[in-house]
Amino acid sequence: MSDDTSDSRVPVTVLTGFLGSGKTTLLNRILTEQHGMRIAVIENEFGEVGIDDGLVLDAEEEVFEMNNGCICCTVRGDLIRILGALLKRKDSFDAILIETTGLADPAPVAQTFFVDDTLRTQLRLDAIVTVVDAKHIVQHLDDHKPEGTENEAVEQIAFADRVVLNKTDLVDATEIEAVQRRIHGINSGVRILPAQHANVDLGDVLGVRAFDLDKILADEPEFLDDTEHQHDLTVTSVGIDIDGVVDVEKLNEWLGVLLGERGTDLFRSKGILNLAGTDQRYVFQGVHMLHDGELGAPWREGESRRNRMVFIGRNLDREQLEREFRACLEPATEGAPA
Ligand SMILES: Nc1nc2c(ncn2[C@@H]2O[C@H](COP(=O)(O)OP(=O)(O)OP(=O)(O)O)[C@@H](O)[C@H]2O)c(=O)[nH]1
Repeated sequence: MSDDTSDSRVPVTVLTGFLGSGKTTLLNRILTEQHGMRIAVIENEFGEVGIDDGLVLDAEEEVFEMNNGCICCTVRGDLIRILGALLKRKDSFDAILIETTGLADPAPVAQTFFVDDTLRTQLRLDAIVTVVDAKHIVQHLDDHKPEGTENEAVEQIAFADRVVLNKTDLVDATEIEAVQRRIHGINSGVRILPAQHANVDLGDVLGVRAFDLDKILADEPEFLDDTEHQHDLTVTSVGIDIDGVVDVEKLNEWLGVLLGERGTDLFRSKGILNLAGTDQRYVFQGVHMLHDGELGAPWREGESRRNRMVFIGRNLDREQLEREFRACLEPATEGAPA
């Protein structure tokens, strides 16, 4: 994590990777391990109900949430404003980390650091770090996208300076090799760091001076042009945010069936829930069919114990998901203030 002291620009790491690949897991490592750097974090989440604020571990670092749109398109202006505000007090941190949504194209985010004069002179894009889910990435790379839309999983690997090949515990050695070949087929020179629960050496991802604009321009001469890109609009999110007390048995039964039947199209599900009989939050995590839940941090004093749940995927039926979730609440608790 050594940095060239002759360059006083603040290093910026863009952390990207498809939905559920392990970005927040890596972010939590970065926020909790001793590395001597003070890092300001900007986090962008897909979907109308934010969950990640409850999943990022309490740390001394400041975390700025951007939940009202996608960082690579609609809220790029907000990103520039947040970065500008941060630069006014740049003595209070050593580096900036931006966690994108799982559906972001990292290219427009990277462009931000070259097209805006103030940012260009004060910030230095250190690396685009892409987290890859070794078990699920191939199906997303192979996904047939509607005409004119881009495959975000491919873009995220194409622009990566480092790939954290995460979740190697879920695949065997042959599959790992096949995924590595696939990654190198998209981005031949990229360094791949195999990992479980994103346990990479942080020195391999922070302060690495790996982003090389000249190399990108050689491959993509239009990189700095503000080209329009189109997301696959068939992938949407459904957010649920309601009071009530969850019956965990009903919840598990419902989610088991739902993810078992719809897990191909349901890319990501996550929630922070108010369970009966405990003062701890219940954290639910699902990536396709794999899911688990565990008790997390206690509810804060005076905090409203809302249930927040997000589903992201294709062909989601909001009305059905809401109705089935409500059926997991203990009778007469729905809508009751906690
Ligand atoms: N088995 C296994 N699970 C992992 C590993 N890394 C992360 N997970 C789990 O995968 C799920 C998603 O991890 P996150 O870190 O939230 O992924 P993310 O990329 O931030 O997800 P989004 O922000 O929703 O796109 C969580 O349940 C993690 O505990 C790993 O190496 N192996």
